[in-house]
Amino acid sequence: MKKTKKITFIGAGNMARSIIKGLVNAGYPASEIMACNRTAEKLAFFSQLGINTSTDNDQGVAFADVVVLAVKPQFMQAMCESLAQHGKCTDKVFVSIAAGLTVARLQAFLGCPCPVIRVMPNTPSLIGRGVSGLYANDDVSDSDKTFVAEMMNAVGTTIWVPEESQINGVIAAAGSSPAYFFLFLEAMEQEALNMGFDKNAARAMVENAMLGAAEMVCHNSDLELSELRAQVTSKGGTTAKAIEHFQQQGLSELVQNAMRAAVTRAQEMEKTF
Ligand SMILES: NC(=O)C1=CN([C@@H]2O[C@H](COP(=O)(O)OP(=O)(O)OC[C@H]3O[C@@H](n4cnc5c(N)ncnc54)[C@H](OP(=O)(O)O)[C@@H]3O)[C@@H](O)[C@H]2O)C=CC1
Ligand SMILES: O=C(O)[C@@H]1CCC=N1
Repeated sequence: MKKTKKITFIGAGNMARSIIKGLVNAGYPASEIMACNRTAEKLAFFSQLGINTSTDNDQGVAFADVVVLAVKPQFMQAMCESLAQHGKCTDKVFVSIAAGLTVARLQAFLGCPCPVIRVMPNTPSLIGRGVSGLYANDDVSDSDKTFVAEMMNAVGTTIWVPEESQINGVIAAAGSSPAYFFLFLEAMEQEALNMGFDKNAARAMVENAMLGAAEMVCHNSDLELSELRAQVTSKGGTTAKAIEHFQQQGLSELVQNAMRAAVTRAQEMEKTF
């Protein structure tokens, strides 16, 4: 990154861990990062990375130029209101990675019109292969937008969305979607075990088939996904039978409904938290 700033993550759970480890691996100075968590146990991992840690969120805010709000949505209001009570928020830029909490709501929790950028990341940020959707309203300066985009580019790819509601689409397509692929692989691994392969062989087959397929997709961005599929699918062969089965069972509709359910849940969360 061209310029570093002090970044504090409040909530040192799965997603903060993925982004922080990705940043440190990408060469972001550990001394410029702090992780805060209400319980000390989760901070041990972060101390090993050489970053600053604290169980005191106010200390984290005092340290930072940029504060990443990384607690679960249901804990966000109490956490932000506690920060606001101590009155140290007005000169900070906030980044929220929470699903289902709008900028307006976060500003109300923080009790000030401070700049808030919404980032919807995913856990592959841990290995520099994340994808994040970003949204900022007109309260955010171009230099703050650039910094936050660079921060997330250090751990993967970024996509700006012009409308805040589109963050919910990013959740369905990217934030939640690593879990869809893991679920699919779990089912494949289980069936390989049912066929009599041992655990190592079953895992090796699904893992390498997935990795090879993902790399084929990445290395052939000029080819439609359906063309890559066609290259595997011999007429009258085994793949054709398996694909026919997926299609007859309504795989496309199932995926569509699952992604829509994720969006609907994000919309419900906007009304709940
Ligand atoms: N996991 C994912 O793939 C993604 C998650 N997100 C978003 O990221 C956010 C975090 O999710 P995730 O990392 O999975 O959740 P986790 O539960 O793993 O992490 C949240 C952390 O916040 C801590 N915490 C809760 N309240 C406070 C508080 N008041 N002060 C300090 N720390 C606190 C918790 O501590 P303790 O457990 O000790 O109570 C926990 O370690 C959510 O808003 C989610 O919507 C977005 C995209 C992807
Ligand atoms: O499941 C969730 O609500 C969060 C948001 C995207 C991934 N995990």
